[in-house]
Amino acid sequence: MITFAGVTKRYPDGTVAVDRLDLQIPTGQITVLVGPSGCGKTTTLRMINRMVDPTEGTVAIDGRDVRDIDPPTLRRGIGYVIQQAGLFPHRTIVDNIATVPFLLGHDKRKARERARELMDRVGLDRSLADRYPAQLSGGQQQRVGVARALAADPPIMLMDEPFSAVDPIVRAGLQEEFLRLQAELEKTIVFVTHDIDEAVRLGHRIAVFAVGGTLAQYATPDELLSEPADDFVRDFLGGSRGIRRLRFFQELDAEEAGAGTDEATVAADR
Ligand SMILES: Nc1ncnc2c1ncn2[C@@H]1O[C@H](COP(=O)(O)OP(=O)(O)OP(=O)(O)O)[C@@H](O)[C@H]1O
Repeated sequence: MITFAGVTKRYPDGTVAVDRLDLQIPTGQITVLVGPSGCGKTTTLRMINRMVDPTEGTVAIDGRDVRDIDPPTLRRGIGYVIQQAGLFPHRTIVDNIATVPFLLGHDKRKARERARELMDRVGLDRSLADRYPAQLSGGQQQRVGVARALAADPPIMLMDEPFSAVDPIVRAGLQEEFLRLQAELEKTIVFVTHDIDEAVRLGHRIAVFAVGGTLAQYATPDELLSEPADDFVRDFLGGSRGIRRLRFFQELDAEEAGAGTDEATVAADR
């Protein structure tokens, strides 16, 4: 469990990015932070791995204040994936994925073998292993970013708009594989997006932030869609809330019916 207790972040110029945040992020699930631009999502995420320290309040992982853990040790247990993948341009794909094991002084041959296994996991063909990032598509680069974050097998993954730089079709594919992978790995994932559809699709729980860094609502997708806490959340969910809700329940029904089989898909379409 990651716990924010009374957390405020005020930047030196006086901007209050996060305002008195109380939030409990459960272990082994996907928690999505969503909200309009500038509402403090990235700042909140970065307070978990101490890229940003709070001005007030406490961030704790399993009851331990992150300020009591030195940043390199803390970050070894926390994978971090960002929008543009952030790959090293002059390293091959396999070496990009093996970056952290190399840094930790692991055997190079073994680290590369594990990197190749991770390529399988995230749906990257092994024939791409010796290419350089610029020789990959945007969607493939994002997969490399996810594989690299997984390489140290961290229990926690922070993901900041990891799929937003790719087109909608590639994005849907990445989301699907991400859900499949997470069902297998059960990491504690904190995922930032400004896209409410992505939040509803991926989140076990969703934290909706409002401008000014306040938490407007923290709920399951079902609760959020059926009972928005206030007008801000209702507006943010948009006029198509009814349609989203319907689609959400259709997806749930399909899962329960054993989605993936042709029969279930046909049934869900009816
Ligand atoms: N280093 C900084 N110094 C001053 N203000 C900052 C700094 N970093 C962020 N901010 C401000 O803090 C507020 C929250 O920023 P943050 O990046 O956390 O928001 P966000 O919700 O992730 O936004 P976006 O969706 O646009 O990425 C914004 O008003 C931003 O301008």
